[in-house]
Amino acid sequence: MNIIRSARFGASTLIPKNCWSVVRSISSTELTKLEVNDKTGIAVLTLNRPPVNSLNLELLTDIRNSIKDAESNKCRGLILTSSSNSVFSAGLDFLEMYQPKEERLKSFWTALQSTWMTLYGSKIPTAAAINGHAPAGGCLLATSCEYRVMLPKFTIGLNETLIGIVAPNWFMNSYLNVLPRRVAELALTQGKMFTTAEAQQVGLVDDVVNTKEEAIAKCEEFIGLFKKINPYARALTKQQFRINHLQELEQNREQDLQAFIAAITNPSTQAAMGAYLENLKKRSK
Ligand SMILES: CC/C=C\C/C=C\C/C=C\C/C=C/C(=O)SCCNC(=O)CCNC(=O)[C@H](O)C(C)(C)COP(=O)(O)OP(=O)(O)OC[C@H]1O[C@@H](n2cnc3c(N)ncnc32)[C@H](O)[C@@H]1OP(=O)(O)O
Repeated sequence: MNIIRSARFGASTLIPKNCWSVVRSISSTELTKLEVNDKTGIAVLTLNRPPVNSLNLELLTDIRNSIKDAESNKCRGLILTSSSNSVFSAGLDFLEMYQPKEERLKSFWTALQSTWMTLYGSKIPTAAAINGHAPAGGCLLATSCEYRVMLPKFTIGLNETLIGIVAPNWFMNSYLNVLPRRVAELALTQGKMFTTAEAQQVGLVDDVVNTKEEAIAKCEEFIGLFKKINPYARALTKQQFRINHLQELEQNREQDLQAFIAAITNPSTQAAMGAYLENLKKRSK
């Protein structure tokens, strides 16, 4: 019998393969669902933190655990998507950064660093089915993947300067891994949110389709490109492209954390964030 061991079902829990329907849950929490298609071996990770999948400590931890689960279950690829019809992810949860408690702020940023390193450096092929808006941290998740497909009439981009904050180096590096330098610099300095059509034009997304199902199918098609490629050779090649960015953060994690804490707790950043949040709340009424 072909057995899969699921880390989050406990080390001793064995799940018999072929006794399940084609799509099988590997692990799920209140905030994430990780399912694998037994026929293709491709896993789909659905973010499920209504209303907008804002990335708090718990969601980030679950995302990282899910990526690791997909890897340890030897999935052939991983697709990120959202359970919302209109938001892929609203980025970092402002409630983690506005009037924060220092210990929680540290854990939050450390979890974000770890999640990014796990996703950006994953050995398996990764793709994002962007079925809604993807500002800031939402865009970071998408650009950390190897392929992006997006639904029409949404927006994506690193809008940090609009909030009065600065995107860290590794956010910029993920952008630069996808966009030409000139486009990235202009977009970052303006805090530009690209429409789906604009994002496709500059290469921020690779394809545009009309439904989430089509988006997942496109991601599967992308991951299918590696069917005949040696996974070890593929993973090492990907690593060589990304290792400098990963090492830069790995070697400066503490410094990055301290810079984040100093920037976020600065009274002028707090004031800018407070005003932005106020505006967001007014808009949503
Ligand atoms: C080394 C480092 C050194 C220095 C660096 C320093 C700082 C840099 C740190 C971090 C970088 C930051 C990264 C980020 O990701 S910041 C987050 C940026 N996100 C946004 O700007 C998105 C804001 N949201 C929206 O634009 C819209 O909500 C959205 C288009 C996503 C969806 O619109 P929709 O109309 O569908 O929903 P809303 O009615 O607007 O929202 C519903 C509800 O959700 C709340 N909300 C929205 N976004 C967030 C969020 N990111 N965090 C928390 N809460 C959020 C919104 O206020 C509404 O709440 P309520 O009014 O209570 O219903």
